[in-house]
Amino acid sequence: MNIFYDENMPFAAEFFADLGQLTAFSGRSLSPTAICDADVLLVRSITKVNEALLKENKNLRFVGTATIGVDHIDQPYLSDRNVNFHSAPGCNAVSVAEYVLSALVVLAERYLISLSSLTVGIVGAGNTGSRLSEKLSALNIKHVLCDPLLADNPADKREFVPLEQALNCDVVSLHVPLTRKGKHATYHLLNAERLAQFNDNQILINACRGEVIDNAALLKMKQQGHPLKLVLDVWENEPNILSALISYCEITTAHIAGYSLEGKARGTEILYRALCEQLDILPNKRLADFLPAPAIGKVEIKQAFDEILLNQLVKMVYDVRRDDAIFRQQINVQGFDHIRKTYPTRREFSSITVKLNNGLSSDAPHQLGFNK
Ligand SMILES: NC(=O)c1ccc[n+]([C@@H]2O[C@H](COP(=O)([O-])OP(=O)(O)OC[C@H]3O[C@@H](n4cnc5c(N)ncnc54)[C@H](O)[C@@H]3O)[C@@H](O)[C@H]2O)c1
Ligand SMILES: O=C(O)[C@H](O)[C@H](O)COP(=O)(O)O
Repeated sequence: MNIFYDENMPFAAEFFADLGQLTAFSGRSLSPTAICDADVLLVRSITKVNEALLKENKNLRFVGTATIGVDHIDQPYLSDRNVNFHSAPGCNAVSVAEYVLSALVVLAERYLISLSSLTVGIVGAGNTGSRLSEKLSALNIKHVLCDPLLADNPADKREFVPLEQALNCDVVSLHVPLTRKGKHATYHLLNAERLAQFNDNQILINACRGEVIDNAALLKMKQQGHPLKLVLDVWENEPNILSALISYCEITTAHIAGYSLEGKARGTEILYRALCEQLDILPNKRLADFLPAPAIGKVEIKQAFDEILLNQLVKMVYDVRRDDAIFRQQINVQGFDHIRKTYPTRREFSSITVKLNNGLSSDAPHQLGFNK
């Protein structure tokens, strides 16, 4: 069995070696002839999987994307060809939530804002939005959820607000898939008209898909002097982004919100399990067998919690300013894809054990995701 996989899938060789002949490829430049004899194709979001890519291939049985987003996959085409398709729902949702939290901590310190004074509007309450909601709850940060599709689902008991209410919050964080059709299509969900409603003190965070915000309209608004604070991880038309926007961003990164080692590697593991199931093989490998020990393994807390201490904990694991600095320094030299390919290791809160030796029963660090 010929298994072709994106070179940016951590532990792919370790997971898949026993299942077939492995070939790694560079996701942006994959050609139809390169994969003409693939039985299994494992991609990430930069590879568009459609008729144009697969026209030379007659053998394909399985396509997997080690990502949450699926807007790069022509699923009806795969289904017409009877090729099984799997994505990796939720794989890097914790990583996205930790990115947003780190951005909030950094901005709160930069502008002397207390996080507990803010209300966050989470637009899209699936995996990434829900993980963010849990972490905000752990820090007692007020937030509302907007998700008209889940609001219509009687099984989901959470309270939802209309979009306009979420967009009015001090912080607006976007967590929707990119969709172009239907009543709740998200392409340019934030168009010029909605952007114009933002007030001077708001923070807008986009760590879902660039096309959810009309980037040209956003640039125009910033060029006209709107003080909206921007955190942009994703861009329209990656990797050829609207670079004039960069200088208007408080925090800006190269689509790496989901790039914790655990988040990326969970995507590989989910596809490994899905392929094993298709092949009727019992999976015998687990991600825990491959993850290295983190640089910092254990922390002991010896004083009562306050916002400063919790913010320190967040930044100790992941300070988004590192990725912002790399982006600003390298975007015009090495380019968008290079920054992503050479992403330095980042671990999730769960890689660190936090021991409480402060006489308090408060469990905030563990609710935030740190290991007990
Ligand atoms: N920046 C990154 O590194 C990164 C990482 C992971 C995911 N993503 C992107 O984030 C998206 C969301 O991820 P997820 O795991 O939360 O997906 P998910 O499918 O679990 O949840 C998405 C939610 O958005 C809701 N939704 C759809 N249209 C909406 C609309 N118009 N208004 C409000 N809500 C709407 C859906 O009902 C769903 O509950 C992914 O599709 C992917 O494109 C980006
Ligand atoms: O949809 C996702 O899971 C994320 O956007 C993911 O982090 C994208 O990473 P890529 O596949 O482009 O490496």
